[in-house]
Amino acid sequence: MHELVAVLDFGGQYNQLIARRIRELGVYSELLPHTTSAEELKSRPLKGIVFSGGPKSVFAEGAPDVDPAVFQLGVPILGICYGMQLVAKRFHADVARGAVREYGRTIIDVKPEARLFQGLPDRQGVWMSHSDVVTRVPDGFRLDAVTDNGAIAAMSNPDEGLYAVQFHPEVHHSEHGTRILENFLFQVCGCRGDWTMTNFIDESIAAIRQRVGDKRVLVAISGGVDSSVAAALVHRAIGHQLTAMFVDHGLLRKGESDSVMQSLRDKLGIDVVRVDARARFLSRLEGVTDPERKRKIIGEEFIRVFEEESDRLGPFDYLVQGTLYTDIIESGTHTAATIKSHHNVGGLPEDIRFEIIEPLRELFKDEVRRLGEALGLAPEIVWRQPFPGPGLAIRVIGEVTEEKLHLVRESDAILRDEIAKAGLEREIWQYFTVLTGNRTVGVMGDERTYAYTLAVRAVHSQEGMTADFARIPWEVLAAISTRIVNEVPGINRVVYDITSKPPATIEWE
Ligand SMILES: Nc1ncnc2c1ncn2[C@@H]1O[C@H](COP(=O)(O)OP(=O)(O)OP(=O)(O)O)[C@@H](O)[C@H]1O
Ligand SMILES: O=c1[nH]c(=O)c2[nH+]cn([C@@H]3O[C@H](COP(=O)(O)O)[C@@H](O)[C@H]3O)c2[nH]1
Ligand SMILES: NC(=O)CC[C@H](N)C(=O)O
Ligand SMILES: [Mg+2]
Repeated sequence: MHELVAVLDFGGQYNQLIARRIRELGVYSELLPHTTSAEELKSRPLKGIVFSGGPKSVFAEGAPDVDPAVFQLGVPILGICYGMQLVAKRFHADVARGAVREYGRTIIDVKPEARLFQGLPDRQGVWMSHSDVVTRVPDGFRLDAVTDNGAIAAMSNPDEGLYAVQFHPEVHHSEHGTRILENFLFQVCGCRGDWTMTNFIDESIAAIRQRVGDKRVLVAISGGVDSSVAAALVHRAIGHQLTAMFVDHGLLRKGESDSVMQSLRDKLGIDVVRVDARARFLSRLEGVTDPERKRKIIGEEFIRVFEEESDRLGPFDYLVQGTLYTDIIESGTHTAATIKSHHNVGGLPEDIRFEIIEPLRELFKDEVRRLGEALGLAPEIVWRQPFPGPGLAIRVIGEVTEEKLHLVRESDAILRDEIAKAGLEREIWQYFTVLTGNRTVGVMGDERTYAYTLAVRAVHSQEGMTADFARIPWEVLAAISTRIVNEVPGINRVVYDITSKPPATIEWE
């Protein structure tokens, strides 16, 4: 049996990421409900426990807590964000709503003797996302790090095996986050590191074969990374029992429908059925302005299309989707807040005729890319920038109309062209344009205009859970702006979105 570090889930956005980082470091980790009892934990080869972040305040009514006996298990505990606040509360320190809320990058100063930070610089950038603060270190604890605002960023009681950080070491943007987790696992918990990413491919193939038997399967394929990898995996498992289907919902980028068909044929070597569903998606979106409504309509419409096609070409018993963990957590779970309903998860209708298979549902985008490479997929597919299933519908703020889709489609084509010309395609994780609902006054050819403001969004990320805006050179931004306003009538102003995630998200809706 592999040694286990359990991550107790308090509903934070990054929880599965904690487990995944630990697995990457060679220690098996699972995300477990925060209600898991000390008894249950004791029955496993437990080496350590992590308390995750979470949306609640520890002092709020009904705030999630742990079985108090968990503190007596004799294994080290690391509290992250909400987890730190929980440790503080348990040991009677004060937790309060902070005067200054911290989201995004913060610099901390680390005390030299702090065990979690051994071998790391004493000033470092970390990623914060919290409103509450621990205002006093509990008795018996020591202060390990403070932020520039003077807030407690880390504390510990090594004699009791208790460690806590206010920031998120699991996210890529915390400079030495992985090393901090590594210190916890190997220095503090004394793990050996006996877990390797064993044959994810072989295990998945065996599981899919066993589940499906000789039934027929439909895979929803978009030309994107996730569904291509999912399709390739399932294709390896069951070959000709699989039919791939691409829906042209009229919300695709310029030229995308044809280029996807060609790339799937040439690069993936899978025959794909294309369904022209443009009219029905647009008519269902007519007059709809609320982002969540849009997402739910699109999620449902996808399923209805697949059901109708199943009558024509099937029947199919199973539907494969390239759902990732990110899609699931953002759509909301019993403890995690709903940030936005991804069309393939929170946007699904209740009555679905298929059983759903999601071979990638525990993975993150960069893991899927590695899997895609291991499966031998073409780099053009593996490294394609993500494109959301609801497509341009969530990049037109407010009601979706043909006219607005045209503006966002044309401006996006110019943006992509300029990014390619500047050689930034691989460097920037995702980039696109958003048609804001705003109209402003301009002057063009000495005439007054009253036209739309377009936003450019470009971010660096690793798996889409956190992101920072890309520092695109001014000249490139200038070329993008000039070309868009000159070449796309209806737009007279271009702005650049300079918010990170959190506090914003990548897409605007
Ligand atoms: N146009 C489409 N036709 C058929 N299925 C789709 C379409 N768009 C999305 N899907 C389904 O929804 C899932 C989620 O979409 P998502 O955009 O997250 O993944 P992807 O398109 O496969 O990859 P990427 O994130 O790289 O765009 C896809 O994996 C696919 O199963
Ligand atoms: O298939 C998808 N269906 C959706 O409903 C959806 N919403 C967001 N995204 C993509 O997910 C990543 C994170 O996006 P956000 O920061 O906007 O939540 C980004 O890469 C987004 O493009 C979606 N993908
Ligand atoms: N990310 C978190 O764990 C946040 C914890 C708590 N809800 C706060 O705002 O401080
Ligand atoms: Mg996509």
